[in-house]
Amino acid sequence: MSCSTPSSTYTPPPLARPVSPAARAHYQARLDEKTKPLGALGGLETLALRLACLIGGEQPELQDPQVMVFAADHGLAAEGISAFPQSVTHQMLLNFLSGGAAINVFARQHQLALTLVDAGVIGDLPAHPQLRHYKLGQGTQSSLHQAAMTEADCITAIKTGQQLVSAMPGNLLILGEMGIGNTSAASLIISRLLGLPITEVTGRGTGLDDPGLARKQQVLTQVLARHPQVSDPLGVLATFGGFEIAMMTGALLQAASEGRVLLMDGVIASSALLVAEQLQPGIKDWAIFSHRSAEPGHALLLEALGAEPLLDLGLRLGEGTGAALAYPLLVSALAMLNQMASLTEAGVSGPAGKIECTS
Ligand SMILES: Cc1cc2ncn([C@H]3O[C@H](COP(=O)(O)O)[C@@H](O)[C@H]3O)c2cc1C
Ligand SMILES: O=C(O)c1cccnc1
Repeated sequence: MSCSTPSSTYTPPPLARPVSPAARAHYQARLDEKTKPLGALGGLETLALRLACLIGGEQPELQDPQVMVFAADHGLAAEGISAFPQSVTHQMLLNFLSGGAAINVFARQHQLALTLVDAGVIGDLPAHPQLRHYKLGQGTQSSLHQAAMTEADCITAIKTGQQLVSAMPGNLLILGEMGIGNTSAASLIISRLLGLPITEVTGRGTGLDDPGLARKQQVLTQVLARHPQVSDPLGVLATFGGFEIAMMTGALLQAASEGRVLLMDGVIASSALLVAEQLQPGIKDWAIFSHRSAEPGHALLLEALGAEPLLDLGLRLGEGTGAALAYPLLVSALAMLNQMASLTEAGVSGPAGKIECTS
């Protein structure tokens, strides 16, 4: 039997406050005065307004953006729920350290600092300036048989994620992950916390075929039946999660408490945000959703949070790649707010031919 204790055993840090309604109205007025028809930059204007309200100041800027990729192995991988073997987690960590993975490429392209965190990868990893070791074990237990981790380890992982972020500079955080089997962990968390059928939430992950998907759905159905009583966010995270998801939960909570913008990636990082939202309601207001993943659970999660993502490219990779791809849109949104001339400054007529007075 897995046991669940209430979430009161962990107290999340308080959320930072976004700017006042008056400051929001000021940014909106600035956007409306730019040399363009009202609202003509569409979603980019919404993005600029949201970013300005989170960052604040006369010239809201992104500073020292950080990508942190949390990696861990999953006991559930032994149950045949991924198209790839568990050893790929370790192999991909070596690839990250060599600079050859997709997130390395996009992080380099956009000058995003990249930190890798070994949260519980099976096997040793060499010392490397980009790598932090915070192994709480060689992967989790299989949640088909017992809780993935103890609640004590889960809380340690959350707090480790908090400490890691608090030592980082910058006002924007992108979280990525690597861990074979972690779309299963994310699907279980989303299904239980949102009360959605596991069959609707579960997808092909790294590319399961139809029989593989049917097996994954069958295994995950059995996992949920094995732990029928767990419903509080901490219990759900400990029972079904992974060390990387628990550390990401802490990282998000810390970042939002420090007033950093959370630029969210796909289904796995978002499952950590869902846990964080149930631990600290309102954290989602600090989140900007980069894209809608091909994993069906992500669309359902976004819908439940009332979130509209920036991109929909059918991405299904993780590592923080979707967020890194969306990052230039955030840069453009703030450049527009900070640098674009107003109608008055440029001497351009406003709507209905009204001449803007420059004197
Ligand atoms: C080569 C390779 C690189 C990856 N980078 C991220 N993932 C992604 O796929 C995994 C989750 O999918 P599943 O639950 O089906 O195992 C995670 O490691 C995720 O980050 C990768 C997967 C593979 C195979
Ligand atoms: O949405 C994601 O983050 C995702 C989807 C499939 C595999 N890995 C990650």
